[in-house]
Formats: sequence, structure tokens, C-alpha cells
Amino acid sequence: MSQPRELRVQPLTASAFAPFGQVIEADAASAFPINQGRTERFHALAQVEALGEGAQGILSIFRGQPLNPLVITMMERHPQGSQAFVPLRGQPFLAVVAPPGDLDESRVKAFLVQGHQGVNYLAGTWHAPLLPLQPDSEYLVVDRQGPGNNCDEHVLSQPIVPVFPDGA
Ligand SMILES: NC(=O)N[C@@H](O)C(=O)O
Ligand code: NI
Repeated sequence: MSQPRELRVQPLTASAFAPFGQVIEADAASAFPINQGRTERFHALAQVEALGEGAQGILSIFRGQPLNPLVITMMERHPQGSQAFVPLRGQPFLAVVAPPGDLDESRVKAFLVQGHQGVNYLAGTWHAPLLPLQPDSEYLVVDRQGPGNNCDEHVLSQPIVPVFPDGA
């Protein structure tokens, strides 16, 4: 296996993440009052894709451990469904992604998903499997259950080591 390469971790913003999916956070632009004003609804932050006959969207909880050492050797994609990760206890994680289509390793990006944020990967978005930054991190996961293959894996030709900018 070739020498790993470093990949700078960047802040998660809706615009930067748009090629890969949506950011799930309480964004004022999507908010409107409900329940006689007692509740703010941050509406339709992301869409669930559950493609194919007999497919359905499901909700699960993942309790994950950090990858140690933090060296990413493979990525995966779910061609028939989106996949969302939302922290249940404010525990941050990394979203290491590449756009749908043939995996172009030069287009891999790494984002820091803070504890008040979640992400929804588009169907087909390449991503590293869950990368929590703290032990026993729990996430609500919304993805697809159904017939047929929904997970393609790709071993990277060059492993990736995410690096955090100073002070991150
Ligand atoms: N395998 C599984 O359900 N999880 C992965 O898809 C992942 O992205 O963590
Ligand atoms: Ni996945």
C-alpha cells in the first residue's frame, strides 16, 4: 500500500457540502413557527432517498468508536439511497466524501461535522464509514432498507490521513 497522503479538514458549510449532500442544522433560513409559536420548524433540511421497488427509509442508531490510527483506506457509496448521520449527544465526527460517479480520489474532501450539525449523503456519494472523534459516539442514522445491492466499496490507491488546521 502506498504512502498515506494528508488531507486538510475543512469547516462544514451547506455550499461546500452541496456536491455531496445536505447539512442538517438549525438554519434560520429554513425556519417557521408552529405549535402556536412554541416551536420553530427547520423545514426540509434534507431529503431521504430510498430508491427501487420495495425500498423504504429507516431510522437507526449507530454507536461508533474513533478510527485509530486515523488512516482512511477505503470509501463506500450507497447507490440506492441517501444516508444521514445526526449526533444524538453532540459528538463531532468527520465526513470524508467524494462526489457520486466513478471515484476520483483527487476530489475527496474532509469536513468537520460539529456536534450541532448532521449530514445527509446523497445516494451515490462516496464516503468513509462513520468517523467519530470521541469514544461511544451515538448518531441517528436515516438510510435505506430494501432489496438489491446498496453498498459499493473502493479501496483507496493512497490512504488518507485527515489533518486539522491549527486550533481546530
Ligand atoms: N454499514 C453501514 O451501515 N454504515 C456505513 O454505511 C457508514 O457510512 O457508516
Ligand atoms: Ni455509509
